[in-house]
Amino acid sequence: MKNGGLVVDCLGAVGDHAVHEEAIRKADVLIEALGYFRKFHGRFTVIKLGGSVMEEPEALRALLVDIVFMQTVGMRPVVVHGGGKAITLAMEQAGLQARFVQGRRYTDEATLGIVARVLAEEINVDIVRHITKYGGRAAGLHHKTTQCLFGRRLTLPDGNGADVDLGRVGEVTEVEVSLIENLCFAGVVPVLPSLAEGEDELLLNVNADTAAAAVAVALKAEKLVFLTDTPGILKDRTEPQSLIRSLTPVECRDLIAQGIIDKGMIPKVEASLDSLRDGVRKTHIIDGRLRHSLLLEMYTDKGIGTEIVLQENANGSSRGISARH
Ligand SMILES: Nc1ncnc2c1ncn2[C@@H]1O[C@H](COP(=O)(O)OP(=O)(O)O)[C@@H](O)[C@H]1O
Ligand SMILES: CC(=O)N[C@@H](CCC(=O)OP(=O)(O)O)C(=O)O
Repeated sequence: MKNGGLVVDCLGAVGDHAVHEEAIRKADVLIEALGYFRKFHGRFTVIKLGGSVMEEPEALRALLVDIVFMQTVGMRPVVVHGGGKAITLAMEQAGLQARFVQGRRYTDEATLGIVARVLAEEINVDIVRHITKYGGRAAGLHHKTTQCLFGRRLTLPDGNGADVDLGRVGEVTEVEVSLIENLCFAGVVPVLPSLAEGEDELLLNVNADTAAAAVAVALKAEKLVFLTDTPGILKDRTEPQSLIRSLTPVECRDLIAQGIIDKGMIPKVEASLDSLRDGVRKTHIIDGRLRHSLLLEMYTDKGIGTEIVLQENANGSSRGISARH
């Protein structure tokens, strides 16, 4: 075919039987995708980028190209990112040993300085720069620009009735929704690191899965998508073929109780369940290392990762995340 364009491929195939079938298949895919674009046009999709995906520059590049595409066709993507691996590396370089308490990084003052620098001044700047490079527009939203996530210190019980000391670890209680929405309306992709401003106006280190869920709830997002380094939720972690395509909250809790959903997958699933309870329509856990995984999961019927959906419509209680307008 003379021209690589999909529509041109489809039209150019008329009369050429050798390529006709392939062109019809491509046209079917295009039409299916257009149906999804129309359905979700103008709705917010929150995309959580995990540190494991961002470790792979080629995968990150392809993902950001997909995000630019989504923004171009009016899907309103909002990016929330972590960067756990890069933070641990930076701590090691500074002679600090990372310590995790119930899955959260113990965050003293020195650690917080590194977390803030790595997330806001390195990873966030890099994501924004790349989106711009691939033809999109993006704005980094954090304490060095405009802070949009506000929160309080997270308290977790230690099993003896006392609170675990996590240092400056927080949870998001308030999201500056108007600015995020207005940027989306203007065709700009908001990019937020998982840092919140506490009641004392100092920063808090927030787990990026829970930060993404808080943003999705506040925006009343259609979808919350976690991009990570596994095909989705697997029945057997050593066996990619054991991918579970669709789960309900009851099934998720069962898999957590059985230890099948474990470690870094637990905060993703818990954040999914919280956001579904609070009005997000669907969450997805997908492999960010696969080219176009984002588009394939969201805009095809079969998808390629795991989706988590409520069996019934969400009408549950609020987590108390309020939207600032
Ligand atoms: N049932 C499961 N299916 C797939 N991955 C799982 C499962 N249970 C635990 N995991 C682990 O969760 C990890 C993803 O979480 P994490 O490393 O925190 O990613 P990210 O940096 O993207 O947030 C996977 O690499 C895998 O080791
Ligand atoms: C409190 C807490 O643990 N915060 C996380 C924030 C980054 C994060 O969650 O990054 P990933 O998405 O790559 O895991 C941390 O310091 O690692």
